[in-house]
Amino acid sequence: MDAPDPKHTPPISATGILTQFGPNIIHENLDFEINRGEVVGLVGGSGSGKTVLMNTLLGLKEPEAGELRYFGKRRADLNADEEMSLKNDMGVLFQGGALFSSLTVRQNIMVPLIEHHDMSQDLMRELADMKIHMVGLPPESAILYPADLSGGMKKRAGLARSLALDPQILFLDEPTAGLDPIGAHAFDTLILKLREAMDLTVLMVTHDLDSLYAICDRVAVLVDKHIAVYDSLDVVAKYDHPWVQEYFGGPRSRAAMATPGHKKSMKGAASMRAAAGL
Ligand SMILES: Nc1ncnc2c1ncn2[C@@H]1O[C@H](COP(=O)(O)OP(=O)(O)OP(=O)(O)O)[C@@H](O)[C@H]1O
Repeated sequence: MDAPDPKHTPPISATGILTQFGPNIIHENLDFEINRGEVVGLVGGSGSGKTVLMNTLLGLKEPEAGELRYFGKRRADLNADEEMSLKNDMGVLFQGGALFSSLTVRQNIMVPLIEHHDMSQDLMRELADMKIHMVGLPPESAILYPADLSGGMKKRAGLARSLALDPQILFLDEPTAGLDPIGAHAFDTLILKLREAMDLTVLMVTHDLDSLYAICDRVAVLVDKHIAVYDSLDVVAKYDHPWVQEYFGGPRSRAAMATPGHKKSMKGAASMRAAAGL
């Protein structure tokens, strides 16, 4: 039998997932899949289990039941080398950037390189500086400490670190939280640019309606312990569930939909990319 074409094998596929903390069930019979090259938004009420799902997909939390597949392979069947390679293939930007305060931006980005590669300090510095450039930080920021950075710069530095190992899948937990609208829009644009440049698949947990409208190909809604609807935003927004209707039918959603960056009004991501000069 021919090996599955990696281009058409979902980087992540989860079936029948059950996660719980003691008696507290967070996900039950949860199915989720993300296609290569997609930017997917994951939304749901506070405490619905978005971060726990992200951690489960990252391998940080073991599900109590269900199957996780990465690029077609069952996680449970991976050997140690494949498990390590999978870890390197997944970059994550946690809320707040999670930078080491005692290290400079460059040193922060070098941390994963030191952990996973046997290369000279000079080469690591060079790679770190390339990532600094890719995320749109000025070269001088390499020697700054996190305390010296603005909120937006911290996010970019965290993003640069999450890209240090050239992952195939990028997880973003509330990437635009705490940014002003201009900074948030610039960050969204950057994600699209990086998706193109690095052939990334992106899963973004977010409450930011503007980001959903601007850059997500599909949106997954986590309610009642599972993914209740997973489709284009236009379809999801019409889904008949009280939380979905409250979230997408509110004034903030209508305002986001009316902004010029809204994908629908720009006829898709290609137009968005063209408009952003990418
Ligand atoms: N380590 C843990 N031990 C016990 N319960 C946990 C743990 N981590 C998360 N939970 C519980 O899991 C549930 C889902 O939490 P999670 O952080 O995934 O929600 P969320 O959807 O990301 O919420 P928010 O949007 O507010 O960040 C919550 O009830 C939380 O208390």
